[in-house]
This record gives sequence, C-alpha cells and structure tokens, in this order.
Amino acid sequence: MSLQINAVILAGGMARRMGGNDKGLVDLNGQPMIKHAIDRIKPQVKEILINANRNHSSYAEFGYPVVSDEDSGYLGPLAGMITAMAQTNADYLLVVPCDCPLLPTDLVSRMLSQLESHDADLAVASDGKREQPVVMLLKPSLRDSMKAFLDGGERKIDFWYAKHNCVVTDFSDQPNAFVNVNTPEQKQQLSEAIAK
Ligand SMILES: Nc1nc2c(ncn2[C@@H]2O[C@H](COP(=O)(O)OP(=O)(O)OP(=O)(O)O)[C@@H](O)[C@H]2O)c(=O)[nH]1
Ligand SMILES: [Mg+2]
Repeated sequence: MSLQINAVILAGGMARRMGGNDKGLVDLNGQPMIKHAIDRIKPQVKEILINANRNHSSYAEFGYPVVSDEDSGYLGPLAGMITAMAQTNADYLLVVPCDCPLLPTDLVSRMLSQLESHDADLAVASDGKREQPVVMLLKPSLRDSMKAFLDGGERKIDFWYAKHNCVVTDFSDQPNAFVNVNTPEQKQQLSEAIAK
C-alpha cells in the first residue's frame, strides 16, 4: 500500500515586513502568492490544507480546507503545524510556507526517500547553506512533542527538531528553490526575475 502524504501551506503569520498585508494573498505576477506554492505542491501530495488566521473566505476559494491556529495569539509557525497535524490522518505531513513561490517539484520524493533510508522521524530541507525550518516532512504523531515544546514557551523550530531523529535534505542543486518573499522589495525582485 502506498503512503499517504498530505501538505499544509502556512499562511498564518502577521506579515509585518510586508506591511501587514496578508502575504499569501498579495499578487505576484498575476497570482496570489500562495497559488504559486499550491501549484508546486499539488502534484506531490494527496491532500492540501491551508493554515490561515484571517481572510478565510479568500483562502477557501482555492478549494482546500482552511484551518486556523488553535491559539489565536500568533505563536509562530509551530502553532500552524500543530493545528494541521491534528487534522491529518496521513502517514506524513509536508509543511511549506506560503511565501516560497519556487519550491522544488521533487520536494516530497527526495525528502521521503532520505527519511526512509535513515529511518528518521522527519526531514528538513536545506538550500545547501541554510536549513529551511518551515520546509519539513514529518510524522503527524510528533504533534504531542511539538505541542509540549510550544506550551513550554519555546518558539524555535530548529531547537524542536534537533530533539528528534532528523535528516537534512540538500537541495543545493536548485539554488533558488527556497527564495523567500518577506518584503515588498523582495517581491519586486522575484517578480522581475520570473518575468525574464
Ligand atoms: N499559523 C501560523 N503561521 C505563522 C505564524 N507566524 C508565521 N507563520 C508562517 O510561517 C512562515 C514563515 O514566517 P515569516 O516569513 O516570518 O512570516 P510572517 O511571520 O507572516 O512575517 P513577518 O511578520 O514579516 O515576520 C510563513 O508561511 C508564515 O505565514 C503564526 O503565528 N501562525
Ligand atoms: Mg518568510
């Protein structure tokens, strides 16, 4: 029987550096930012969840369930992951942010094969220079550990996964895969690069 892999796309942040505009919904080359991530991820997973804390009806228009953080205090990306892990019965959950429009099209296959060959609990992506803590493939059963970590006042995702059997999957062959759009200037730069 083949494994079921679902994804959550995190769009639950405050997007302060984007001037508070809901980052997943800002336009990037004619499409909402999150739509670029959806198009990259959709062929790789069975089901998608969108995690958002405002503008639910706009996010619902993409045709996937929209879930909000259980705690409305904007506790960071871990809060979105915990919510999604509670709502998925898949073997693995892929976590990606809404603000990486160029995610690898082979993200799941490479993370899964490395995870399985190392018998690990989770895989985190790297661009070769830095780990990408909001790009993970993990077992939903890790939710209790993540919740205890967050409830203890911790926020740093890399501190959490360091406590687990974790592999780092290297995507340095795709140097732009994790280009992250946090500011209007970064959006403009990427927009021009895509249009070329
Ligand atoms: N569910 C949830 N997701 C979050 C939260 N904070 C950040 N994220 C998501 O985590 C990912 C990485 O966060 P950032 O790029 O820093 O986004 P952000 O916090 O909205 O932006 P800034 O306010 O500019 O730091 C993005 O996909 C965010 O939507 C949160 O409190 N809850
Ligand atoms: Mg970001």
